[in-house]
Amino acid sequence: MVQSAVLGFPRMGVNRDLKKATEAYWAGNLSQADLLAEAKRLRLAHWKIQKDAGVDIIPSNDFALYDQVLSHIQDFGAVPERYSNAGLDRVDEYFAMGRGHQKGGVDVPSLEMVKWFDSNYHYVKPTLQDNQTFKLTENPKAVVEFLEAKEAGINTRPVLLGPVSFLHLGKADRGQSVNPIDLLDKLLPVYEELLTKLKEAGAETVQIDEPVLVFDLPQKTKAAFKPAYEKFASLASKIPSLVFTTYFGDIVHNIDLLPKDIYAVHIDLVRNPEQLETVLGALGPKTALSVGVVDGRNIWKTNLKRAIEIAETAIQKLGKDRVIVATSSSLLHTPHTLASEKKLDPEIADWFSFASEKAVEIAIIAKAVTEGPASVREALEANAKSLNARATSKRTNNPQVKERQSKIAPSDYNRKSEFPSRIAQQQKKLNLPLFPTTTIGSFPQTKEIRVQRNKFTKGEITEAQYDKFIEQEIDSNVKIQDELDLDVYVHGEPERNDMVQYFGERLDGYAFTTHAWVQSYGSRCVRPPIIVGDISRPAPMTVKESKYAVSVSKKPMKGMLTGPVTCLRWSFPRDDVHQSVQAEQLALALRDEVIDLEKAGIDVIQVDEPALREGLPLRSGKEREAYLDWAVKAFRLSTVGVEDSTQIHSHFCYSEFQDFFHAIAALDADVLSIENSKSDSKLLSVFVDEAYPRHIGPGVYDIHSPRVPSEQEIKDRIEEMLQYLKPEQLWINPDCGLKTRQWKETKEALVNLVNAAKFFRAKYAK
Ligand SMILES: Nc1nc2c(c(=O)[nH]1)N[C@@H](CNc1ccc(C(=O)N[C@@H](CCC(=O)N[C@@H](CCC(=O)N[C@@H](CCC(=O)O)C(=O)O)C(=O)O)C(=O)O)cc1)CN2
Ligand code: MET
Ligand SMILES: [Zn+2]
Repeated sequence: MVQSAVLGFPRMGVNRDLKKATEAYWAGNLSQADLLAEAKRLRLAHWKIQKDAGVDIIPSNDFALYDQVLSHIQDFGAVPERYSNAGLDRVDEYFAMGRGHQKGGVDVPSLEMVKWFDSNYHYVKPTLQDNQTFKLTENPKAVVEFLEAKEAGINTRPVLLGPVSFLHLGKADRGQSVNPIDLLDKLLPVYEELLTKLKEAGAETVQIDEPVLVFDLPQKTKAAFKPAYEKFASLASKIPSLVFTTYFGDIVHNIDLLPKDIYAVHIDLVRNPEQLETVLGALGPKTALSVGVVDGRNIWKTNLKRAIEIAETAIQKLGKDRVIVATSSSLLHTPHTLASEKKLDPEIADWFSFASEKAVEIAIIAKAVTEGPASVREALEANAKSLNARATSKRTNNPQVKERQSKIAPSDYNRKSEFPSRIAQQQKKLNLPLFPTTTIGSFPQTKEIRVQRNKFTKGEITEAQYDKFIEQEIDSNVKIQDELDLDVYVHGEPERNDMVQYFGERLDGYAFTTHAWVQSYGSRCVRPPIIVGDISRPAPMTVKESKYAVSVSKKPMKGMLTGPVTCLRWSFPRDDVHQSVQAEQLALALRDEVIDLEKAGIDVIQVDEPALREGLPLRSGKEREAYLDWAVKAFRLSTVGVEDSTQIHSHFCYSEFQDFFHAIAALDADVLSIENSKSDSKLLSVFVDEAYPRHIGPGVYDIHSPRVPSEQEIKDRIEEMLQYLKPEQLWINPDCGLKTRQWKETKEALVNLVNAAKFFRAKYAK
C-alpha cells in the first residue's frame, strides 16, 4: 500500500489562536500554564484534521511556540550563556532568544533571525561558541509531543532538523571563530540519544530534514553527511527508521551525498519534477522514496492527475511498498483552511487548496495509486473540472496589460542622469544636513488602528470616518517626528494592513482573503494576496494619504511603496505564467503610482524591495543570473520614470546581503536603507569592496525586539560604519519599519538615534 504523508502543518490555528495566546502571554495577560495548554489544544486539533482527512503519516514536533529551529537550539543545549545565565525559566529563555528580553534586570537582545531558504518564514540561527558543547534536555520536545499524540490515539512521525542542516544553518557567535560544521562529532551523540528516546517512546519512523542538500555546499558540509548517516545506519536497531527529507529544490548536484543505507528519502517534485529520474537511479537497494507532489508553498489546487502520474512513475520502479506520496514541503507556508473564506468569489475559490484541503488531496492521491483511480473517480473528475475552469477563465487574461508589456523600450529602464547630477539637484530641493535621519516607513500599528480598520471593513464606520481617523494618525505621526527632530519624515503607513496585502487589494488581477494567514516569524503572520490574473492598476493607491502627509509636514515627506519583486514574492503567485511576467506587470502598475506621487508634490519616494534577495534561486548559475536580470529590471522599470530631482529610496531587510550587494547597487536607487544591526560587520565590508557610490543607511538598531538601544550603542554602530563609508553618504535609520513596536519604546529608541546622529553631525562639522 502507498502511504500518504504530510511533512508539517501550520501551527497558528484556524483563527491565529497561537499568535493571540503568545502575545497575551508576553503582555502578562495569560499565564504560562494557559499558554502551554493552548499550544497543546492546537496540536491535537491539527493532528485530528489530518487524521480525519485520511492522512497515513502525520507529523509531530512540527509545532513550535516561536520557531522550530529555536526549539532545537534549546533542546540540544545550544543556548548561549547570556540567555542560560539570565535566570529565566525554560519558556522565557526560549522567547528571550527569539525576541530579546528587557525586564526584571535582564537585558539581552534576540538571536539573529533570517529567511528560511527562499520563503517568507524566518528561523532563529543556531549561534555557536568555539568551545560549544551539546546536551540533550531532559524532556525533549520531540518525545513529549510524540507521546502526547500517542495518548490521543494518533501515531505520528516526529520531525527533526538533521544534524548537518542544523549546523550549516548556524553561525559562530559574535567574537567566536568556530566553523559550525566542525562541531558535528559533538552534536551526533545528542541525536543518538534523542532518536533512541523516540524509539523507546514508540516512534517507528522519524522525518529527518536535511534541506541544505538543495544548496551548493562547501566541501566541509558535504563531507559531514557520510559520517552522520553512517552513524545513524549503525544504530539502526536502536533508533526509528529515518526519512531523509529535502525540499525547496533539487538534489541532483549533491546526489552522491544521499545516504544509501536509509529507510526513505523525500524529494520536492513540485519545484523540481525533473529530478525524479536521477533520484530513482541513486536510491539504496531498499530505500523508499517519498514523492512531494502537493505544493507546500502555494495555494493552487493540485493537479491530481499529474501527481498520480508522478507517483506511478516511482511505483513502477520501486513497487507500492517503497513509495510514499507527500506534500512537497511542510504546509507551514500555506493558510489553515479554505473553509474560512466566506467572501471569496466561488469561481475563484474553487481554484484553491489550503493546508487542510491539501491533507485531503494527499490522501486521495495515495488511495488512487493504491486501489486504482476508480476508487476516487468522483474526486478526480471534480479536480479536472476545476483545473479546466481556471485554465479557460476570462478572469486571468487582460489583453491591454499584455499590449503595454510588449511596448516596453530599453530607455524605460534608465533615469535621465547619473547619480552625481541627480543628488546635486535633490540636495538643492531637500537641503538635508550631514547624517540625515529617517525611519523606514511604518510607525506602530496600534490596537486602535486595527480596531478602526476592522470596523471600517465590517461597515461599522463610513469611509469618510475612517479617512478622517487616518488623517489624524498622520497628523500625530508628523507631530511626533517634529518633536524627535528627524530629517526626512514618513506618514507612518497607518492605512495599511500590510505592505503587500494593501497593494494586492488595490490592484486588478488579485484575489485576497479574510483568514488566510501564514506565519512569517514568531507570532507575526501575513495574509498574502493571491495573483490570479494579469495585473493592472485601476486607480492611484497611495496618493491620497501621501499628499495629505506632505500638506501637514514642514520637512521632506517620503512617499512609500512596495516594489514589484516584493509584491510578487509575498503574494501567492500564479503558477501558469512565469514570475518575470508577473513582476513586469506589477512594475508597470507601480511606475504609474511613482509618477503620480511625484506629480502630487512628493520629492522623496521609497520603493521597498525586502524580498529581492529571497527570490534568488538557491543555487548559483544561469538561473540566478536570469532572476537577477528580470528582478533588477522590474525595480528600475517601476522607479526611473521620475525627474532627477526626485529622490528614490529603497529598503532591504530580513536577508543576508553580503553576497548580493552588486544586485542592490544595480537598482540605481539614490538612497538605500539596509538591515544591518544583527549580522555583525560582514555587510559593511562589502561597501568598501564594491566602492559603493550612492547614499546608504545601514540600520543602527534592530526593530524586531522591544529592547531600546542606548545612545552609546548607536554611536558605536555609526563609528563602525564610518570605517567603511564616507560621512557624506551615510544616513541614520533603524533596520526596518516600526509597525510591530509600541510607541513607548519607539520614541525612546528614536530619541537616542537622533542624538547619536547629532553627535556625529557636530563632530564632522568642525
Ligand atoms: N507580507 C509581509 N511579509 C514580510 C514583512 C511584511 O511586513 N509583510 N516583513 C518581514 C517580517 N515579517 C512580518 C510579517 C508580519 C508582520 C505583521 O506585523 N503582521 C501583523 C498583521 C498585519 C495585518 O495584516 N494586519 C491587519 C489585520 C489586523 C488584525 O489582526 N485584525 C484583527 C481585528 C482587529 C483587532 O481587534 O486587533 C482581526 O482580524 O482579528 C490590519 O492591520 O488590518 C501581525 O501578525 O499582527 C510584520 C513582519 C518579512 N516578511
Ligand atoms: N516601509 C515598510 C515598513 O516600514 C518596509 C518594511 S520592510 C519589511 O514597514
Ligand atoms: Zn524592512
